Formats: sequence, C-alpha cells, structure tokens
Amino acid sequence: MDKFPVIAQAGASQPNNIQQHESSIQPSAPQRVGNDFDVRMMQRCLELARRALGRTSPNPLVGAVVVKDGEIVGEGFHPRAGEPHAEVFALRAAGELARGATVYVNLEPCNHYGRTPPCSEALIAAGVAKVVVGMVDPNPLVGGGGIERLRGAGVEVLVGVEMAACQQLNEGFVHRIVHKKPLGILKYAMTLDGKIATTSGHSAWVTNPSARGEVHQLRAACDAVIVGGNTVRRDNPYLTSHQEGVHNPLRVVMSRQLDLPVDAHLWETAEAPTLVLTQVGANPDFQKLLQQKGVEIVELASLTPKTVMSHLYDRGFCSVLWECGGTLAASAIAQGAVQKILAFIAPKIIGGSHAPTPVGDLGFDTMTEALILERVRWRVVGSDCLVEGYLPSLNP
Ligand SMILES: Nc1nc(O)c(N)c(N[C@@H]2O[C@H](COP(=O)(O)O)[C@@H](O)[C@H]2O)n1
Ligand SMILES: [Zn+2]
Repeated sequence: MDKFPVIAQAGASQPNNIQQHESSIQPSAPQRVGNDFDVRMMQRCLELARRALGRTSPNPLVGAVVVKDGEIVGEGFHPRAGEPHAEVFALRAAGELARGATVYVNLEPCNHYGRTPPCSEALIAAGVAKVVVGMVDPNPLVGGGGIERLRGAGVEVLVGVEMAACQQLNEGFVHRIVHKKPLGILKYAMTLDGKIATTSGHSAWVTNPSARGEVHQLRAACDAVIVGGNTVRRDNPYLTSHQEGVHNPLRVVMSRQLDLPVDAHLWETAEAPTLVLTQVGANPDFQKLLQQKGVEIVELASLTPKTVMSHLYDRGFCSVLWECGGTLAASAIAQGAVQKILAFIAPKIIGGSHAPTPVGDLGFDTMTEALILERVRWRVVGSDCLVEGYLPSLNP
C-alpha cells in the first residue's frame, strides 16, 4: 500500500449526510474492496474519466465500463456538463450486451433529473445485473440514492473499489460540493534556500524541464490559474498547458489598479481565455483596451482571494491553481482560498536576504502557529523534489 495515501479533501469535514452514507454504505479506507479484476476495471474507469480532464466542471470526471463474461463490451466517459453521463455512453456502446452485465463506474450513478435524466434508471432499464462503484456521490441530490435505487430494483451493488484513487481524481468536485467553493491549489517553485527568484527578481528557471512539464499537466487539470499584477509585470507568463489539444485553464489576473503592461503575453496570445478581475471603476481606458484584445473584465466590489474564489465558484469551477507571488499567496492562505500545496524544490542555492519567498507574511510570531500540512507525500521530478500536502482542515 502507498506509504502516504492521498485521500480526497472531503475526508475531515463532510456534512452529516455524507458521513451517514459513509458509515452505512461506503466502507472506510484503507480496507481493500473487490478482487484484482474489479481493481483493474475501476482503474480503466479512471483512465477513461481523465480523457475529459479540465473540461467537466461543475460536473465530476467519470468513466464507466460494461463487462460481460469477463470481457469489456462497452466504455464511456462524461465529456462535459450538459452532455450524457459516462454510464449512458457505456450502455450505448454495449447495446443489448448490457443485459445481465456488470457496470463499473468511479462515481455512484446519479438518481436525479439534472441537465440529464437519472443513470440509475438507465442502468435498470438496460437490465444490468451488477454495478461496481468507486465512491459515493457527495452531491446531496444523489448522496447514496443512486445505490439505494439500484439495490431496490434488485441490482447487486459493490461500493468502494479503488475508493482513494476515485476520491483523489475528483477532489475538486468533492470540495466544491462540500464547501461551496473551488479547491484552491497553491503551486510554487523554490530553491533549496527557500527563494522563488533572485533579489533582482530573476526566476527563469528555478526548476528543471520535467518539473515544468508537471506544471503544464497540472494546469490542464484545473479550471483556472490565478496570478496577481506583480507576476504579470515581472514574469510575463503564458499560463497555458503548452500542449496541442489539451485543455487550457481560464487565465485570471487580480489587479486593483490595472497598472499592467499593454502587451503582456496573457492578452497577446489566443490559446486560452483571459479574465482580469479588478475593483469597481479601476482605470476605464485600460479596461477598454483589454476588452478590444478579447480579455474579459469583471469589476468586484472588493477584490480579495475570498471574493475571487466566490466569483469562480459562481462560474461553476471545481479546481483553481494559484501561481502567484508570496504576498498574494499569503493572503490567499489566510482567507481560506488555498487547501492544497504543491511545492517544487530545486537543489539550488541562490542566497539573498531580500530575495522573494513563496509565502509572504502570515503574521505568525512563534513556531507553534505554523500551518502543518496533512497527508504529505513527496517524489523526485527530474532533479527536483515535489512536496505535496493539504493545509489543516480548519481552513477548508
Ligand atoms: N455517476 C455519474 N456519472 C457521470 O458521468 C456524471 N457526470 C455524474 N454527475 C453527477 O450528476 C450531477 C450532474 O448532473 P447533470 O449532468 O446536471 O444531469 C453531478 O453534480 C454529479 O452529482 N455522475
Ligand atoms: Zn448520471
């Protein structure tokens, strides 16, 4: 078993309805559920689900597989909100072979009329004999109801195969549903002596190319990536996933004064949309200029990490990546806009007592106030090390 199992953000502070479902129908980790074949099929579901990475919000990433006599006879995944769910695509692919078959799906089949009709009914109508589910749906409109409906119709249901991996894949969706805001991920790259740039501001590059490739993949999995005006002025980033045909997140700039360069890459490149969030009445001429370049501008009454996350929640986002400097990172942490940290550490020393660090002032005086990450794991990426963990759940 993984030495540092990563369990979805939902773990510590789920609302009561989910805890009840966990105790009644969802076995608690780390108990293994299912046999080797079940595990393989669930991993196939996760692989299929990932084909829509970054494109399904506010909906989850879901893949489904129909198995008859030990053979896969149908597969599908949920491509985006508003389109049919994974189970429906898999059932369509299986056709009549679905009768008496086992369906694997990484999320409990829905049991409600949303943008699409309930999958529980589609599975029952198709005559499937068994459904193997990765995790219970935290959506209160579903929350165990899909499983109960299937069981009530005589379909055998097994819940919890590869549950930790299923929760991990949809941690943004789970966080959005449970906490009514997107999951905030703070990513930074620093040297071994804790600097994100030299004293003069030079930062290209702290990390090695493999680590930068990981960052591009991370962007592909997120709905938005946020920077502050300072990062635009100093680094002039692209903030894309740098891969043909792969999802790009919405590029978000937070700027109170709109004192930004007229020719930044963010508004001179068309691969991804850009949104500038500012304060009411800020620099109308610059607003006009950006709009002419195709940039969306939204004025917020108060521009803070908290109001920004609330705006992004309203847009239907599940996962938001903070790629900002230390000052904005500190206020994002302080305001509960960050739950997960990804820190790339390069084996380099650049010194400089005034060189910038990844997190600015949090107002802590003593070590006892330190935010101690939970569910920490680390791995080597090229010549760098990636440390990953979650902020204490007092800050959901
Ligand atoms: N089991 C399952 N498979 C899918 O492919 C899904 N997209 C979902 N989503 C659940 O249903 C809600 C969305 O419903 P509509 O797309 O609006 O009909 C979503 O919030 C999940 O709870 N589930
Ligand atoms: Zn469904």
